[in-house]
Amino acid sequence: MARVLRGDIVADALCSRVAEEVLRLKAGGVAPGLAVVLVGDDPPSQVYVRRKLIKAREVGIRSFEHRLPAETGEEALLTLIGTLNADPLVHGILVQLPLPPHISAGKLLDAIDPSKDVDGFHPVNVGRLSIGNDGLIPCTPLGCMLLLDEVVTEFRGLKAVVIGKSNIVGKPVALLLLERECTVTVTHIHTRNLPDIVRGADIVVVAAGSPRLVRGDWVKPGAVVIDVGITRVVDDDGNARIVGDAAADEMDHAAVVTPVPNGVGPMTIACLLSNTVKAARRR
Ligand SMILES: Nc1nc(=O)c2c([nH]1)NC[C@@H]1CN(c3ccc(C(=O)N[C@@H](CCC(=O)O)C(=O)O)cc3)C=[N+]21
Repeated sequence: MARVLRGDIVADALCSRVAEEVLRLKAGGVAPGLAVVLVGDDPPSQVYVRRKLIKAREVGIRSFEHRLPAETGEEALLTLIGTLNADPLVHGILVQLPLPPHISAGKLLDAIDPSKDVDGFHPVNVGRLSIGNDGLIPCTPLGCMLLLDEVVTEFRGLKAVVIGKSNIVGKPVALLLLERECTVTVTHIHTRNLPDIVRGADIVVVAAGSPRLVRGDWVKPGAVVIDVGITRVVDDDGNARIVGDAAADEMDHAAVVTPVPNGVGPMTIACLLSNTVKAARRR
């Protein structure tokens, strides 16, 4: 049986360390603060934002919630970002994605002060990551690496295959693996012979948003599978649940797999809080 690497447990340990750091910062007169901007009423976004705020409170991070109607204009949002950039109580700014279609996410993310960009989506942080500098690193890719650190001792020379090329997960996680001197292959929906490419991998990171995309016979015995996929499905009994991108029941021969739920998702939130503390410490 593959070892099931529980992200929620690793995330709890990270949150405890973050909470200690918050206490240290507060003792030094700095109370870390996180602003969360949510535009519109996308149901999953409501769920994620609520979880982020609950966890922030648990570790002692002060949060500032800005819920705005879907029809809010770009100008108003840019003004809000400007206010948060200038607010000394705010160390981290998160604009929940996706945004309503009339708002340019690019323009908004560009407006965030890179030193407060706890999502790591600003071009300055993307650039820092690509040259291996010490910027703020996107939360989900960082969470994937912390999970890998639990089970991989030597990355150098390992073959890593990333499935998905998004700016939020695929590209940054590929850069982080490359920084560890893995041999990295980035694949996506148009990649030919995807199963054959995955069969060569020691590490598979799948962030395609396609349930059961990665089948058991794609995975080499002893490989580590990090499942970033989250898809909401309703099963035959009418119960809603979330499923990952890997066919979990076919992974017995893998060394390690991360579950969905309770895998990468909770790590994303823990890394957001860790990035907030990092941003506060640097002030
Ligand atoms: N600016 C921005 N930053 C983000 O980091 C961001 C975002 N926008 N938009 C949406 C995605 C998605 N995301 C998740 C966070 C936690 C879970 C999580 O905790 N998942 C639980 C289950 C949650 C459930 O039941 O739906 C789990 O996997 O166990 C999942 C997904 C952050 N995102």
